[in-house]
Amino acid sequence: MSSERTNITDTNDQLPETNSIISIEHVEKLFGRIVALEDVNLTVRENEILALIGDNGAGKSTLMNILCGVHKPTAGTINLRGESVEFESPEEARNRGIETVYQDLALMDDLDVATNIFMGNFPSRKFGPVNSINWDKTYSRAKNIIETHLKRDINPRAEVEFHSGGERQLVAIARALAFDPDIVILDEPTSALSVDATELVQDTVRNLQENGKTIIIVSHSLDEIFELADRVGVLYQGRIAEVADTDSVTKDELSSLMVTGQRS
Ligand SMILES: Nc1ncnc2c1ncn2[C@@H]1O[C@H](COP(=O)(O)OP(=O)(O)OP(=O)(O)O)[C@@H](O)[C@H]1O
Repeated sequence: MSSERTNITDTNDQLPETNSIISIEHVEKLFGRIVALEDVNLTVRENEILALIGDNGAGKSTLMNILCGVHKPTAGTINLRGESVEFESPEEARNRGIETVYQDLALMDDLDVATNIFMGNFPSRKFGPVNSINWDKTYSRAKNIIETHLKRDINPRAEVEFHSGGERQLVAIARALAFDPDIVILDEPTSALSVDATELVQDTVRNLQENGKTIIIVSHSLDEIFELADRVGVLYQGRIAEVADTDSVTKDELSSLMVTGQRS
């Protein structure tokens, strides 16, 4: 599971990565004496769905949190469209087009969908020296995001508490989309959902890809990975064990990579 091994097993790494949107190079993250990530090298391609998987403690959240500005790497480089970036905060990642939908959706149940989508980010209107929320724009923009990306009949004026688990996940995704990101990171987007709700969320993820977004999914579900992802990166004890096209790896091989760091 060295970085050399990653290059051997990712067949497409032989090709020049002309369509890379994020390139992670030799990233290390220490928490005191704990090595959470070690020499992580990974390319995210523009407009792909890349899954990140790994056993508990493998380093998925740490890598995700580095990409979205929560953690700073101890060493190594993150390149965004070829430019080295160092995010001091999630706001800086956001300003560079990276949004994250966390597992804890942090929705406010007794507020309506549009208010949840634009909380902290409301369209405003100026009355003389005073800035106030432009509610007409808030609802029309929410409707636009729902129609364009979610393609579901979700009423922007309905309170969130009246929505199903799948729809609530969609509202959280819509909140990320309100910042018009290029890259959306989804943390276990279907882990607590029923089969129907999972399909709903997976349809939305495909819509996002069709609409040009690049998507990184942190997931424990191998079914979901084969259903959705173009490629999968497996973390094992803080290192990338392998990056593979999902049509060139089996479930058993992914399970083995997660547990032992090797295909078999
Ligand atoms: N803030 C922190 N302080 C100290 N150690 C941490 C911190 N965050 C993560 N770690 C450690 O870093 C390692 C990687 O953790 P991380 O949460 O990234 O793994 P993970 O793959 O997301 O695991 P899980 O699937 O259980 O969420 C673990 O050993 C974890 O205990």
